[in-house]
Amino acid sequence: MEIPRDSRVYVAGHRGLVGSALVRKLEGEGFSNVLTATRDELDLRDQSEVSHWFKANRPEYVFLVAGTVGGIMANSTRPAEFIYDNMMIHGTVVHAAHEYDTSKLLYLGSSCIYPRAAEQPISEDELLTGPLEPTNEWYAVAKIAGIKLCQAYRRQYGRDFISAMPTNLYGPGDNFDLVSSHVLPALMRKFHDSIGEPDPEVVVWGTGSPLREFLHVDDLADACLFLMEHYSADEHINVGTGVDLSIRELAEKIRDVVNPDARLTFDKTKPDGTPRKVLDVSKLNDLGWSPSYDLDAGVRSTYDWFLASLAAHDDLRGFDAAEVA
Ligand SMILES: NC(=O)C1=CN([C@@H]2O[C@H](COP(=O)(O)OP(=O)(O)OC[C@H]3O[C@@H](n4cnc5c(N)ncnc54)[C@H](OP(=O)(O)O)[C@@H]3O)[C@@H](O)[C@H]2O)C=CC1
Ligand SMILES: C[C@H]1O[C@H](OP(=O)(O)OP(=O)(O)OC[C@H]2O[C@@H](n3cnc4c(=O)[nH]c(N)nc43)[C@H](O)[C@@H]2O)[C@@H](O)[C@@H](O)C1=O
Repeated sequence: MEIPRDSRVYVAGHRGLVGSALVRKLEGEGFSNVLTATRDELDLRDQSEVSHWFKANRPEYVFLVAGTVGGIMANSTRPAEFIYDNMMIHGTVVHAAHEYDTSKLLYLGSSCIYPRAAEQPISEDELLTGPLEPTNEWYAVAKIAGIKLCQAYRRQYGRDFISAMPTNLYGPGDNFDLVSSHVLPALMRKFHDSIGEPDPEVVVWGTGSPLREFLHVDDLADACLFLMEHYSADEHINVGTGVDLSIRELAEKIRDVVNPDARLTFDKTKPDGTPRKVLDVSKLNDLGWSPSYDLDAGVRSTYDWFLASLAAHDDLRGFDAAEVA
Protein backbone atom coordinates (compact mmCIF):
# COMPACT_ATOMS: atom_id res chain seq x y z
CA MET A 1 0.00 0.00 0.00
CA GLU A 2 1.43 3.39 -0.97
CA ILE A 3 1.63 5.75 1.99
CA PRO A 4 -0.09 9.10 1.25
CA ARG A 5 2.72 11.65 0.74
CA ASP A 6 1.13 14.13 3.15
CA SER A 7 1.14 11.64 6.07
CA ARG A 8 2.88 12.61 9.31
CA VAL A 9 6.04 10.47 9.21
CA TYR A 10 8.41 10.51 12.19
CA VAL A 11 12.07 9.57 11.72
CA ALA A 12 13.46 8.85 15.20
CA GLY A 13 17.26 9.38 14.94
CA HIS A 14 17.15 11.69 11.89
CA ARG A 15 20.70 13.04 12.32
CA GLY A 16 22.35 9.62 12.21
CA LEU A 17 23.72 7.62 9.28
CA VAL A 18 20.41 5.83 8.68
CA GLY A 19 18.05 8.60 9.80
CA SER A 20 19.62 11.23 7.54
CA ALA A 21 19.43 8.83 4.57
CA LEU A 22 15.77 8.15 5.35
CA VAL A 23 14.96 11.86 5.47
CA ARG A 24 16.69 12.30 2.06
CA LYS A 25 14.72 9.36 0.69
CA LEU A 26 11.35 10.51 2.05
CA GLU A 27 11.81 14.09 0.87
CA GLY A 28 12.95 12.81 -2.54
CA GLU A 29 9.75 10.72 -2.73
CA GLY A 30 7.60 13.80 -2.06
CA PHE A 31 6.76 13.30 1.62
CA SER A 32 5.76 16.76 2.82
CA ASN A 33 5.30 16.14 6.53
CA VAL A 34 8.47 14.51 7.86
CA LEU A 35 8.68 14.97 11.64
CA THR A 36 11.99 15.07 13.53
CA ALA A 37 13.28 16.03 16.98
CA THR A 38 16.87 16.42 18.10
CA ARG A 39 18.23 14.63 21.15
CA ASP A 40 18.22 17.96 23.04
CA GLU A 41 14.54 18.43 22.25
CA LEU A 42 13.57 14.82 23.03
CA ASP A 43 15.58 12.23 24.97
CA LEU A 44 14.20 9.01 23.54
CA ARG A 45 15.15 7.11 26.71
CA ASP A 46 12.54 9.06 28.69
CA GLN A 47 9.03 7.58 28.43
CA SER A 48 7.19 10.65 29.68
CA GLU A 49 9.00 12.95 27.21
CA VAL A 50 8.40 10.53 24.35
CA SER A 51 4.72 10.02 25.19
CA HIS A 52 4.24 13.79 25.49
CA TRP A 53 5.90 14.31 22.09
CA PHE A 54 3.70 11.64 20.45
CA LYS A 55 0.57 13.19 22.00
CA ALA A 56 1.50 16.59 20.55
CA ASN A 57 2.64 15.39 17.12
CA ARG A 58 0.57 12.23 16.44
CA PRO A 59 2.86 10.57 13.90
CA GLU A 60 1.01 8.19 11.58
CA TYR A 61 4.15 6.33 10.48
CA VAL A 62 7.31 5.86 12.54
CA PHE A 63 10.79 4.80 11.45
CA LEU A 64 12.55 3.79 14.69
CA VAL A 65 16.21 4.19 13.66
CA ALA A 66 17.65 5.90 16.76
CA GLY A 67 20.06 4.22 19.12
CA THR A 68 23.48 4.03 20.69
CA VAL A 69 25.49 2.59 17.82
CA GLY A 70 29.16 1.79 17.20
CA GLY A 71 31.77 -0.63 15.99
CA ILE A 72 33.45 -3.55 17.69
CA MET A 73 35.50 -1.46 20.16
CA ALA A 74 32.60 0.76 21.27
CA ASN A 75 30.40 -2.30 21.73
CA SER A 76 32.95 -4.18 23.80
CA THR A 77 34.02 -1.29 26.04
CA ARG A 78 30.65 0.43 26.67
CA PRO A 79 28.28 -2.52 27.33
CA ALA A 80 26.08 -0.66 29.83
CA GLU A 81 25.32 2.20 27.43
CA PHE A 82 24.66 -0.20 24.56
CA ILE A 83 22.17 -2.31 26.49
CA TYR A 84 20.48 0.42 28.58
CA ASP A 85 20.12 3.15 25.95
CA ASN A 86 18.87 0.81 23.26
CA MET A 87 16.41 -1.08 25.47
CA MET A 88 14.98 2.21 26.72
CA ILE A 89 14.75 3.83 23.27
CA HIS A 90 13.03 0.79 21.77
CA GLY A 91 10.62 0.55 24.70
CA THR A 92 9.59 4.21 24.88
CA VAL A 93 9.01 4.67 21.14
CA VAL A 94 7.14 1.40 20.60
CA HIS A 95 4.94 2.07 23.64
CA ALA A 96 4.15 5.68 22.65
CA ALA A 97 3.33 4.55 19.09
CA HIS A 98 0.76 2.21 20.64
CA GLU A 99 -0.57 4.83 23.08
CA TYR A 100 -1.10 7.42 20.34
CA ASP A 101 -2.36 5.13 17.58
CA THR A 102 0.50 5.21 15.09
CA SER A 103 -0.73 3.34 11.97
CA LYS A 104 2.58 1.58 11.33
CA LEU A 105 6.07 1.44 12.83
CA LEU A 106 9.27 0.02 11.38
CA TYR A 107 11.95 -0.92 13.90
CA LEU A 108 15.56 -1.41 12.81
CA GLY A 109 17.60 -4.12 14.51
CA SER A 110 20.94 -5.48 13.31
CA SER A 111 22.48 -8.66 11.93
CA CYS A 112 24.33 -9.05 15.26
CA ILE A 113 21.11 -10.51 16.75
CA TYR A 114 22.07 -13.90 15.29
CA PRO A 115 24.20 -16.52 17.06
CA ARG A 116 27.96 -16.31 16.51
CA ALA A 117 27.92 -19.80 14.98
CA ALA A 118 24.76 -19.29 12.89
CA GLU A 119 24.54 -21.20 9.64
CA GLN A 120 25.63 -19.00 6.70
CA PRO A 121 24.01 -17.27 4.91
CA ILE A 122 21.90 -16.44 7.97
CA SER A 123 18.17 -16.85 7.51
CA GLU A 124 15.61 -15.19 9.75
CA ASP A 125 14.85 -18.43 11.61
CA GLU A 126 18.41 -18.62 13.04
CA LEU A 127 17.31 -16.14 15.75
CA LEU A 128 17.75 -17.49 19.31
CA THR A 129 19.24 -20.80 18.20
CA GLY A 130 22.63 -20.37 19.94
CA PRO A 131 25.03 -18.15 21.93
CA LEU A 132 25.75 -14.58 20.74
CA GLU A 133 29.07 -13.03 19.69
CA PRO A 134 30.63 -11.80 23.00
CA THR A 135 31.95 -8.47 21.61
CA ASN A 136 28.39 -7.23 21.02
CA GLU A 137 26.05 -9.40 23.07
CA TRP A 138 24.78 -6.46 25.16
CA TYR A 139 23.68 -4.56 22.07
CA ALA A 140 22.37 -7.77 20.49
CA VAL A 141 20.18 -8.54 23.51
CA ALA A 142 18.64 -5.04 23.33
CA LYS A 143 18.11 -5.48 19.57
CA ILE A 144 16.42 -8.87 20.11
CA ALA A 145 14.19 -7.28 22.77
CA GLY A 146 13.18 -4.70 20.13
CA ILE A 147 11.95 -7.45 17.82
CA LYS A 148 10.04 -9.05 20.67
CA LEU A 149 8.48 -5.69 21.63
CA CYS A 150 7.11 -5.24 18.13
CA GLN A 151 5.78 -8.81 18.10
CA ALA A 152 4.20 -8.41 21.55
CA TYR A 153 2.36 -5.19 20.66
CA ARG A 154 1.29 -6.82 17.41
CA ARG A 155 -0.08 -9.90 19.18
CA GLN A 156 -1.71 -8.24 22.20
CA TYR A 157 -2.95 -4.98 20.63
CA GLY A 158 -3.08 -5.75 16.90
CA ARG A 159 -0.47 -3.08 16.12
CA ASP A 160 1.20 -3.05 12.69
CA PHE A 161 4.76 -2.89 14.04
CA ILE A 162 7.43 -4.58 11.88
CA SER A 163 11.17 -5.28 12.27
CA ALA A 164 14.00 -5.17 9.72
CA MET A 165 17.53 -6.50 10.38
CA PRO A 166 20.18 -4.74 8.31
CA THR A 167 23.71 -5.94 7.76
CA ASN A 168 26.75 -3.61 8.30
CA LEU A 169 26.02 -0.20 6.76
CA TYR A 170 28.12 2.63 5.34
CA GLY A 171 27.70 5.85 3.36
CA PRO A 172 27.31 9.63 3.72
CA GLY A 173 26.76 10.76 7.29
CA ASP A 174 28.77 7.91 8.85
CA ASN A 175 30.84 8.22 12.02
CA PHE A 176 34.58 8.60 11.24
CA ASP A 177 35.87 8.55 14.81
CA LEU A 178 38.78 6.10 14.97
CA VAL A 179 37.66 4.47 18.22
CA SER A 180 33.86 4.29 18.06
CA SER A 181 33.26 3.84 14.32
CA HIS A 182 32.61 0.74 12.23
CA VAL A 183 35.32 -0.73 10.05
CA LEU A 184 34.53 0.88 6.70
CA PRO A 185 34.56 4.55 7.78
CA ALA A 186 37.51 3.84 10.13
CA LEU A 187 39.64 2.44 7.31
CA MET A 188 38.58 5.20 4.92
CA ARG A 189 39.78 7.78 7.40
CA LYS A 190 43.02 5.91 8.19
CA PHE A 191 43.93 5.69 4.48
CA HIS A 192 43.00 9.33 4.01
CA ASP A 193 45.15 10.39 6.97
CA SER A 194 48.10 8.40 5.50
CA ILE A 195 48.16 10.45 2.26
CA GLY A 196 51.43 12.37 1.96
CA GLU A 197 53.29 10.41 4.63
CA PRO A 198 56.80 9.25 3.60
CA ASP A 199 56.06 5.55 4.23
CA PRO A 200 52.27 5.40 4.49
CA GLU A 201 51.08 2.54 6.68
CA VAL A 202 47.53 1.70 7.75
CA VAL A 203 46.87 -0.50 10.77
CA VAL A 204 43.94 -2.87 10.33
CA TRP A 205 42.52 -4.33 13.55
CA GLY A 206 42.51 -8.11 13.97
CA THR A 207 43.68 -10.71 11.50
CA GLY A 208 41.88 -9.39 8.41
CA SER A 209 40.19 -12.77 7.95
CA PRO A 210 36.65 -12.09 9.31
CA LEU A 211 34.01 -11.86 6.62
CA ARG A 212 31.49 -9.02 6.50
CA GLU A 213 28.69 -7.84 4.22
CA PHE A 214 28.20 -4.10 3.50
CA LEU A 215 25.04 -2.28 2.39
CA HIS A 216 24.99 1.35 1.24
CA VAL A 217 22.76 3.40 3.53
CA ASP A 218 20.77 4.84 0.58
CA ASP A 219 19.85 1.26 -0.36
CA LEU A 220 18.81 0.64 3.25
CA ALA A 221 16.61 3.77 3.25
CA ASP A 222 14.98 2.56 0.03
CA ALA A 223 14.38 -0.87 1.60
CA CYS A 224 12.86 0.70 4.74
CA LEU A 225 10.28 2.63 2.71
CA PHE A 226 9.64 -0.47 0.59
CA LEU A 227 8.97 -2.55 3.74
CA MET A 228 6.77 0.15 5.27
CA GLU A 229 4.66 0.01 2.11
CA HIS A 230 4.79 -3.71 1.31
CA TYR A 231 5.49 -5.80 4.44
CA SER A 232 3.30 -6.54 7.40
CA ALA A 233 4.10 -9.63 9.46
CA ASP A 234 5.24 -10.85 12.84
CA GLU A 235 8.62 -12.13 11.70
CA HIS A 236 11.60 -9.80 11.27
CA ILE A 237 13.16 -9.56 7.81
CA ASN A 238 16.83 -9.39 6.76
CA VAL A 239 18.13 -6.47 4.68
CA GLY A 240 21.46 -6.83 2.89
CA THR A 241 23.22 -7.73 -0.31
CA GLY A 242 23.89 -11.41 0.45
CA VAL A 243 27.52 -10.87 -0.63
CA ASP A 244 30.50 -10.71 1.73
CA LEU A 245 34.27 -10.23 1.63
CA SER A 246 37.15 -10.42 4.10
CA ILE A 247 38.30 -7.39 6.08
CA ARG A 248 41.65 -7.68 4.26
CA GLU A 249 39.85 -7.49 0.90
CA LEU A 250 37.81 -4.53 2.14
CA ALA A 251 40.99 -2.76 3.29
CA GLU A 252 42.62 -3.36 -0.11
CA LYS A 253 39.53 -2.00 -1.88
CA ILE A 254 39.52 1.19 0.21
CA ARG A 255 43.32 1.54 -0.19
CA ASP A 256 42.95 1.40 -3.99
CA VAL A 257 40.41 4.26 -3.90
CA VAL A 258 41.98 6.46 -1.22
CA ASN A 259 45.76 5.94 -1.13
CA PRO A 260 47.16 3.16 -3.38
CA ASP A 261 50.67 3.83 -1.97
CA ALA A 262 49.72 2.75 1.55
CA ARG A 263 50.93 -0.47 3.13
CA LEU A 264 48.64 -2.63 5.32
CA THR A 265 49.63 -4.06 8.70
CA PHE A 266 47.44 -6.11 11.03
CA ASP A 267 47.13 -5.50 14.77
CA LYS A 268 46.29 -8.96 16.06
CA THR A 269 45.86 -7.69 19.62
CA LYS A 270 42.53 -6.20 18.49
CA PRO A 271 39.41 -8.41 18.35
CA ASP A 272 38.15 -10.04 15.14
CA GLY A 273 34.60 -10.39 16.43
CA THR A 274 32.30 -12.82 14.70
CA PRO A 275 34.10 -14.84 11.99
CA ARG A 276 31.34 -14.45 9.40
CA LYS A 277 27.87 -12.91 9.15
CA VAL A 278 26.34 -12.81 5.71
CA LEU A 279 22.57 -12.55 5.52
CA ASP A 280 20.19 -14.75 3.59
CA VAL A 281 18.15 -12.06 1.84
CA SER A 282 15.89 -14.35 -0.19
CA LYS A 283 12.78 -13.35 1.77
CA LEU A 284 13.23 -9.65 0.90
CA ASN A 285 14.29 -10.45 -2.68
CA ASP A 286 11.13 -12.55 -3.10
CA LEU A 287 9.02 -9.53 -2.11
CA GLY A 288 10.61 -7.67 -5.03
CA TRP A 289 13.42 -5.59 -3.44
CA SER A 290 17.13 -5.71 -4.19
CA PRO A 291 19.99 -3.23 -3.64
CA SER A 292 21.32 -0.95 -6.37
CA TYR A 293 24.88 -0.08 -5.20
CA ASP A 294 27.82 -2.37 -5.66
CA LEU A 295 30.55 -2.01 -3.04
CA ASP A 296 33.17 -0.50 -5.39
CA ALA A 297 30.82 2.27 -6.49
CA GLY A 298 29.62 2.77 -2.92
CA VAL A 299 33.14 3.14 -1.50
CA ARG A 300 34.08 5.58 -4.26
CA SER A 301 30.98 7.76 -3.84
CA THR A 302 31.29 7.73 -0.05
CA TYR A 303 34.92 8.89 -0.33
CA ASP A 304 33.84 11.63 -2.80
CA TRP A 305 31.26 12.74 -0.23
CA PHE A 306 33.90 12.64 2.53
CA LEU A 307 36.28 14.84 0.49
CA ALA A 308 33.51 17.28 -0.44
CA SER A 309 32.46 17.56 3.23
CA LEU A 310 36.05 18.24 4.29
CA ALA A 311 36.45 20.87 1.57
CA ALA A 312 33.19 22.57 2.54
CA HIS A 313 34.11 22.45 6.28
CA ASP A 314 30.90 20.54 6.86
CA ASP A 315 30.27 18.83 10.14
CA LEU A 316 32.04 15.45 9.77
CA ARG A 317 31.22 13.09 12.65
CA GLY A 318 34.27 11.88 14.52
CA PHE A 319 36.42 14.91 13.65
CA ASP A 320 37.18 17.79 15.97
CA ALA A 321 36.00 21.11 14.56
CA ALA A 322 39.68 22.18 14.49
CA GLU A 323 40.55 19.27 12.20
CA VAL A 324 38.20 20.45 9.45
CA ALA A 325 38.77 24.17 9.93
N1 LIG B 1 25.58 1.65 11.23
C1 LIG B 1 25.46 0.36 11.02
O1 LIG B 1 26.38 -0.29 10.42
C2 LIG B 1 24.24 -0.38 11.45
C3 LIG B 1 23.19 0.25 12.12
N2 LIG B 1 22.08 -0.47 12.49
C4 LIG B 1 20.94 0.13 13.19
O2 LIG B 1 20.47 1.26 12.50
C5 LIG B 1 19.97 2.23 13.42
C6 LIG B 1 20.64 3.57 13.13
O3 LIG B 1 22.05 3.43 13.21
P1 LIG B 1 23.03 4.58 12.69
O4 LIG B 1 22.27 5.54 11.87
O5 LIG B 1 24.22 3.90 12.15
O6 LIG B 1 23.43 5.25 14.07
P2 LIG B 1 23.95 6.75 14.31
O7 LIG B 1 24.79 6.72 15.53
O8 LIG B 1 24.51 7.29 13.06
O9 LIG B 1 22.59 7.53 14.63
C7 LIG B 1 21.85 7.27 15.77
C8 LIG B 1 20.82 8.36 15.95
O10 LIG B 1 20.08 8.10 17.16
C9 LIG B 1 20.01 9.30 17.90
N3 LIG B 1 19.94 9.04 19.34
C10 LIG B 1 20.75 8.21 20.05
N4 LIG B 1 20.39 8.24 21.35
C11 LIG B 1 19.35 9.12 21.45
C12 LIG B 1 18.56 9.57 22.54
N5 LIG B 1 18.75 9.13 23.79
N6 LIG B 1 17.58 10.47 22.28
C13 LIG B 1 17.38 10.92 21.02
N7 LIG B 1 18.09 10.52 19.95
C14 LIG B 1 19.06 9.62 20.17
C15 LIG B 1 21.29 10.05 17.57
O11 LIG B 1 21.12 11.40 17.89
P3 LIG B 1 22.37 12.45 17.88
O12 LIG B 1 22.48 12.84 16.44
O13 LIG B 1 21.93 13.54 18.76
O14 LIG B 1 23.57 11.69 18.39
C16 LIG B 1 21.41 9.76 16.08
O15 LIG B 1 20.63 10.66 15.34
C17 LIG B 1 20.27 1.71 14.82
O16 LIG B 1 19.13 1.08 15.32
C18 LIG B 1 21.34 0.66 14.57
O17 LIG B 1 21.28 -0.34 15.52
C19 LIG B 1 21.99 -1.81 12.20
C20 LIG B 1 22.99 -2.46 11.55
C21 LIG B 1 24.19 -1.81 11.13
C1 LIG C 1 27.12 -3.50 12.45
C2 LIG C 1 27.73 -4.33 13.54
O1 LIG C 1 28.98 -3.78 13.93
C3 LIG C 1 29.66 -4.39 15.00
O2 LIG C 1 30.19 -5.61 14.61
P1 LIG C 1 31.41 -5.77 13.65
O3 LIG C 1 30.93 -6.09 12.28
O4 LIG C 1 32.35 -6.75 14.24
O5 LIG C 1 32.02 -4.29 13.71
P2 LIG C 1 33.14 -3.41 13.05
O6 LIG C 1 32.65 -2.78 11.82
O7 LIG C 1 33.65 -2.50 14.10
O8 LIG C 1 34.35 -4.44 12.73
C4 LIG C 1 34.31 -5.38 11.69
C5 LIG C 1 35.65 -6.08 11.58
O9 LIG C 1 36.61 -5.13 11.07
C6 LIG C 1 37.78 -5.18 11.86
N1 LIG C 1 38.52 -3.90 11.77
C7 LIG C 1 39.72 -3.74 11.18
N2 LIG C 1 40.17 -2.49 11.32
C8 LIG C 1 39.16 -1.83 12.00
C9 LIG C 1 39.06 -0.49 12.44
O10 LIG C 1 39.95 0.35 12.23
N3 LIG C 1 37.90 -0.15 13.08
C10 LIG C 1 36.90 -1.06 13.30
N4 LIG C 1 35.78 -0.65 13.94
N5 LIG C 1 37.00 -2.36 12.93
C11 LIG C 1 38.13 -2.73 12.27
C12 LIG C 1 37.28 -5.53 13.25
O11 LIG C 1 38.32 -6.02 14.07
C13 LIG C 1 36.22 -6.59 12.88
O12 LIG C 1 36.85 -7.82 12.63
C14 LIG C 1 28.77 -4.74 16.16
O13 LIG C 1 29.55 -4.52 17.32
C15 LIG C 1 27.46 -4.15 16.05
O14 LIG C 1 27.50 -2.75 16.21
C16 LIG C 1 26.84 -4.42 14.72
O15 LIG C 1 25.69 -4.72 14.61
